[in-house]
Amino acid sequence: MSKSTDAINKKLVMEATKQSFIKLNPIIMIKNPVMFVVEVGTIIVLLILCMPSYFHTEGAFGYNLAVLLILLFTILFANFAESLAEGRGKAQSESLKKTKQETLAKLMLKDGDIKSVSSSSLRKGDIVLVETSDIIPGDGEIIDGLASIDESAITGESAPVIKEAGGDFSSVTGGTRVISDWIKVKIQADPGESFLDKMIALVEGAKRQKTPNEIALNILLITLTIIFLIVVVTLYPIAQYVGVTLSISTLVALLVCLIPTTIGGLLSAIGIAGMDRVTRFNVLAMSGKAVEAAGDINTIILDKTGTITFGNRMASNFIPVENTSMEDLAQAAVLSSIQDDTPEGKSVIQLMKKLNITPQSIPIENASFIEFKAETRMSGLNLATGEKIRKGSIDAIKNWVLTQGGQIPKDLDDKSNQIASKGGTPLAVAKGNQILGLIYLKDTVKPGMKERFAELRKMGIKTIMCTGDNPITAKTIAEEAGVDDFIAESMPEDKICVIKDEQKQGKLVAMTGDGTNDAPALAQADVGLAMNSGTIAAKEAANMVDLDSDPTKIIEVVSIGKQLLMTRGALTTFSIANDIAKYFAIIPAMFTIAIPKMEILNIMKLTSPTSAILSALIFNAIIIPLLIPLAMKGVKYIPMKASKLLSRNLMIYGVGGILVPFIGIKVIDMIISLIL
Ligand SMILES: Nc1ncnc2c1ncn2[C@@H]1O[C@H](COP(=O)(O)OP(=O)(O)OP(=O)(O)O)[C@@H](O)[C@H]1O
Ligand SMILES: [K+]
Ligand SMILES: [Mg+2]
Repeated sequence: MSKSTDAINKKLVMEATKQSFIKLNPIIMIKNPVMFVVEVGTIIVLLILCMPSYFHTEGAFGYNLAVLLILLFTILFANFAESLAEGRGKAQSESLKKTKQETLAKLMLKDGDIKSVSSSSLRKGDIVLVETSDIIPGDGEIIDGLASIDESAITGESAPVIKEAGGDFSSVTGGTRVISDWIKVKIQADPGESFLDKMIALVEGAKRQKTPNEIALNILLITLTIIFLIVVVTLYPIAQYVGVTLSISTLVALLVCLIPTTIGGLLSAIGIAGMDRVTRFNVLAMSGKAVEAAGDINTIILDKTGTITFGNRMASNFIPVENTSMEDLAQAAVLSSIQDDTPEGKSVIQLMKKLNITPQSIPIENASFIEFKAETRMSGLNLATGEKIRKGSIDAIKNWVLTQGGQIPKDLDDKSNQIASKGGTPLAVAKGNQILGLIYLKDTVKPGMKERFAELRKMGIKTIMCTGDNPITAKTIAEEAGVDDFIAESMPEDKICVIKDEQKQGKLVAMTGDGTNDAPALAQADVGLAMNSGTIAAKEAANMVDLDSDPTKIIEVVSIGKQLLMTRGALTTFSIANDIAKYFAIIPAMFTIAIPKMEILNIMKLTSPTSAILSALIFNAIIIPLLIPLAMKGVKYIPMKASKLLSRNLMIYGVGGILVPFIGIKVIDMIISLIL
């Protein structure tokens, strides 16, 4: 560990220590009912200590003082765990705040002039010019231009990314820097609502709400606390009946030992640390609920382009059909792409330049342009002469031509299937009722997909690829990437239907996507993971954003979610199993003097009743700081089926939870008897 991290850690620990005392405030304490009960017990013991004559405890000053101190430390340890977890988040937000500096923005006025304004005065809808070495003043969408952008301030990734207007790669984040060329950006967030603002609020845990799982567990813990409270209170008259007068301090000690203080003290630290782990993986989770849901995911839906593949579908060839000439096809393809802002459209123009084709001079002033839509799967234009040109998916263009009374060229299917079976996307080009040929859009599967999807399978999670592309391309890519299932030619609403169907079967569904057409599905899914490279709409609909735009990051998120749930489960099991040892330590100590028959329960053979009770109480306190590292780091998750995992953890934390305190209490008892 370097000196600077040492210094940071020292600062963290000091701050957390301070916070541990501040959190003693009962108003803060009551949010954690288990520890609140400990605090009330502590106050009672304090009263007894201060007024010994009133409670007739003159002879037990030392014992009561010991109980008081151990109880106080129990609460402080729990507070420390929570403060430490919160502190780590705050340290992270400090570095983010440095990114969020005030910058000058070049605001573009209506008359075309440029005015220099402060980035904090920008509003939704403003248009700014960002040039080489400028910092992008706010979140937005590129409406013109192309630039390479250094996003390392946000993603930590040093390689610059190319962003351009149109398509799924047009969103930019405030605080990142343009390193070459220029762009015009339409601002999409008002001050205080930017990505960075959300990220800061998030890691600070300012808006942390208890998750459904946490609430359920809290109810269990409160119920257990109430049950033990009743047990301990009714023990007093029962003991009196058999001739034993139990001191109030001893009853408080017994109560604190029996209620689930271990998990009660560590619960919120576990939750905060879980969110923290997700952020460390460069994923922004908008809620703890999403992280938890990720731990229970059964099915993952992924879109193809830009998620499984790199998504820069580039036109790589024009392939004429039947008697059409290459020249005619290329001219029509180019015409249909002049105003097509999508990466696919732009790549057609680039291909034309590469092939040295000079575009025909056709007057397009009065033409109307047909923008690409995921629903129609076509784009193109209607010329003033009445001529219509379209390019689009094979299916869509076939229908379009048929409705105009056209024929389907005989070699179309063969040629398009050839492209599709290589994993490419064939686009058909048509003029009027005649199909002229194909554009071959090439795309590549991101590396390592097969291994990653195999890992998901081991976790018992099913992967389904949903794409707007044709069945043959879909099948090829699905096989290459190794997904379990695929759905081709799916419309945005089809993606929602797939998710809803799975959810109806009681499954939890995750969805990763990047496009505007993925947004509704991202919102419908229990876990929606948007790619940071994707559109603003996708990012807003999702409840997580992956800053590295790696769809398989969902694996890490799922692992962290599982880890979070497992850590909670393991420590709850451990905490409750502990009671058995504490019971055998304290109950014989309370009763054997009056009831010799109780001796059979005295299996731990502790030195004296006083030492037994103090040892149990000390063990109960120090187990909290001892488990802080586990709470923070999380129980290790090894991909395996849920049922196997459960029995494994029950073995470790259940049996361990019974055995560890027997040994711990015995050792503490031996140390105490040495001291006394
Ligand atoms: N610019 C374009 N002009 C005409 N047709 C296009 C254009 N871009 C894509 N298409 C066609 O529309 C289909 C659907 O494209 P879209 O990008 O909406 O797919 P998607 O639903 O996002 O699928 P994916 O899961 O692959 O991202 C493509 O398979 C292609 O055939
Ligand atoms: K306890
Ligand atoms: Mg897409």
